[in-house]
Amino acid sequence: MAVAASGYLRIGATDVDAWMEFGTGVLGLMDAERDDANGARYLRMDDHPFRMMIEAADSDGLIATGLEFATEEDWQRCCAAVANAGHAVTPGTNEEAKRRAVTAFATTQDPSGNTIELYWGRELDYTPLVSPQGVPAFVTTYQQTGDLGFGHLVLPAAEFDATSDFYTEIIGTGITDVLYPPGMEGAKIHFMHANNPRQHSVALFNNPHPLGVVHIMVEVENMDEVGRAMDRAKAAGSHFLATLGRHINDNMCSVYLLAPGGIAVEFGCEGLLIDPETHVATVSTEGDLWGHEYSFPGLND
Ligand SMILES: Cc1ccc(O)c(O)c1CC[C@@H]1C(=O)CC[C@]2(C)C(=O)CC[C@@H]12
Ligand SMILES: [Fe+2]
Repeated sequence: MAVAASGYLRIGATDVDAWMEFGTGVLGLMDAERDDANGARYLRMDDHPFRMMIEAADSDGLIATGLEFATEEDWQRCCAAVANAGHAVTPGTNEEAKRRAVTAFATTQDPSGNTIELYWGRELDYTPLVSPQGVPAFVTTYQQTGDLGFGHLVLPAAEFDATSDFYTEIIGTGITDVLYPPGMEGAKIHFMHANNPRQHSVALFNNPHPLGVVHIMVEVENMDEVGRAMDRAKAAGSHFLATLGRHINDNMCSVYLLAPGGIAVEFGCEGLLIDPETHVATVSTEGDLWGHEYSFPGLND
């Protein structure tokens, strides 16, 4: 019944080529080389045909998040529950489903206006993943077979309580932990897990964001791969939004970069796995064990 994973991202870019250059050259993602009638480009991380779809747009930002369901029945039940709660649910056409390499999907918006695409039945890509930067693998599975999703994302949620209820009561996420970030009066983050062991797949931050997403996160297998990405980012002139650091709740050792257009990308390793069936929610008053010193472009540099 509960959502299985955060499956894919649709990213709008004013400069698609620059985003692809960042995705392949800095993050080390594979150009999926999928044809698209609208000229979108696709990035692969694993056996999913793509995890990010980069679409030409008039403004930069997140267009939609694809949330994956384990079975057609789970998917149908969730779509019905979203509609019953009074939210508009728009079924995707066959052509639109093909573009996403899913069997079926439906689009809706959470109470803060974030667009989500509920889907099931992904067609996998059997050709080996070959990272253009020699990244051996991205962490998207556990015990060889289980899907952990692409990584995680933090969505802006100005309508915080209604949005949190929407995900926990209708979409089927569970709250892993609640954070009151120190030094940020009134700020609150709900870290939520899907029905897989990733500590959080979706988080909600109680502030609006002009790009429709606070950050996205991709995970690699070890610290050397984070370090190699940092070297590539430095060489490419990427902005480092935060220095290297380790989060307390999910143990992620990561750095934050700004992609062309401004979306923050967390690149990390050693993320904690939990048991989604038995996890007991906790409250955190600190975000970082060490590091993660922020530097917003134009403010402190
Ligand atoms: C605190 C934390 C734990 C695990 C994570 O994967 C993670 O990204 C974070 C940081 C979340 C959060 C953010 O994304 C935007 C800027 C925020 C609000 C801060 O300024 C402190 C916490 C930060
Ligand atoms: Fe994060």
